[in-house]
Amino acid sequence: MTMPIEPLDVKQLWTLVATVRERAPLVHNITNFVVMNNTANVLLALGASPAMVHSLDEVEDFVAMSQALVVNIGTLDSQQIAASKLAAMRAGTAGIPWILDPVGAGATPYRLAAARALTRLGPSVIRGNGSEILTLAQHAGQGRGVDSTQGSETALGAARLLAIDTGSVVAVTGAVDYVTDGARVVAIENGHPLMTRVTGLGCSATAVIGALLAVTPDAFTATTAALAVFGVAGELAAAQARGPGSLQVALLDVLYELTHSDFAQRLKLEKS
Ligand SMILES: Nc1ncnc2c1ncn2[C@@H]1O[C@H](COP(=O)(O)OP(=O)(O)O)[C@@H](O)[C@H]1O
Ligand SMILES: Cc1ncsc1CCOP(=O)(O)O
Ligand SMILES: [Mg+2]
Repeated sequence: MTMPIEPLDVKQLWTLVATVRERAPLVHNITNFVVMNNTANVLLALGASPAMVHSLDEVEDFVAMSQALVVNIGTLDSQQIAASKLAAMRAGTAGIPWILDPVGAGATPYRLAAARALTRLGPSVIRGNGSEILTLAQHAGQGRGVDSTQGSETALGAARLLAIDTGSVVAVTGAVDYVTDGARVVAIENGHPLMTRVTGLGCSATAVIGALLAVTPDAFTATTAALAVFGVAGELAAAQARGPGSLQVALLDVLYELTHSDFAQRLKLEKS
């Protein structure tokens, strides 16, 4: 049974966003060359402090002084995958939360293998679009006798299966954004179709989740708050945009100036 979110819950989510603005957490990003600038500016507009650091020679030292790590395989190569694994393992031993964005998982055997290897390093959260999450779910549990064909026909079913298999919170975005830990499910119906016409908004959603992970140990609530604020901001930005160009710019301004009342008025979230 789904229930609309209570005003108290909305306040809890907004309080986390306000905490990002207060603390300006350092968010270490190992991400793709296409979206590096976009996602850094999205994090700055939200109130976080981004750092795009991917050298094998410094990722372990850098992640150790960060409050969260974002790993995004959009433009992967062997160097970046090695650096991502090192940073993820160091984050794990240091108790630093990290999120994986498995961009294009399944497009090539190389990319799928990299994404799967990273899911096995214990991300707090995995965020992808429907096809990426469906692909990873189809390979979930292989070798452990888990029948991954059950329940992975839909994006939400796949997200649930992947969450159970990895122990991570899984977010699958699209017309409706779902967040699940394998048991609980939250659905967020904000955003705008125009967002798919700007490269890097999925990667930006992942980066925003990273910023929220930096301010609470509760990965499920952090992911919910992040996709809620990003979806509301995307919707408001699309309402004032002429097209993808002005949407991309408007999104930064909206993230920067969003208020609790804007957020509470616009948020369309159900939990079950
Ligand atoms: N049809 C849609 N309606 C509203 N929002 C959407 C739609 N498609 C994508 N979005 C939003 O755009 C952002 C990018 O999501 P998505 O396109 O799923 O990721 P990716 O860019 O990684 O493929 C997310 O915040 C998502 O909520
Ligand atoms: C176009 C492109 N190519 C490799 S990574 C990338 C950006 C993908 O960004 P998003 O997943 O947010 O759409
Ligand atoms: Mg993506």
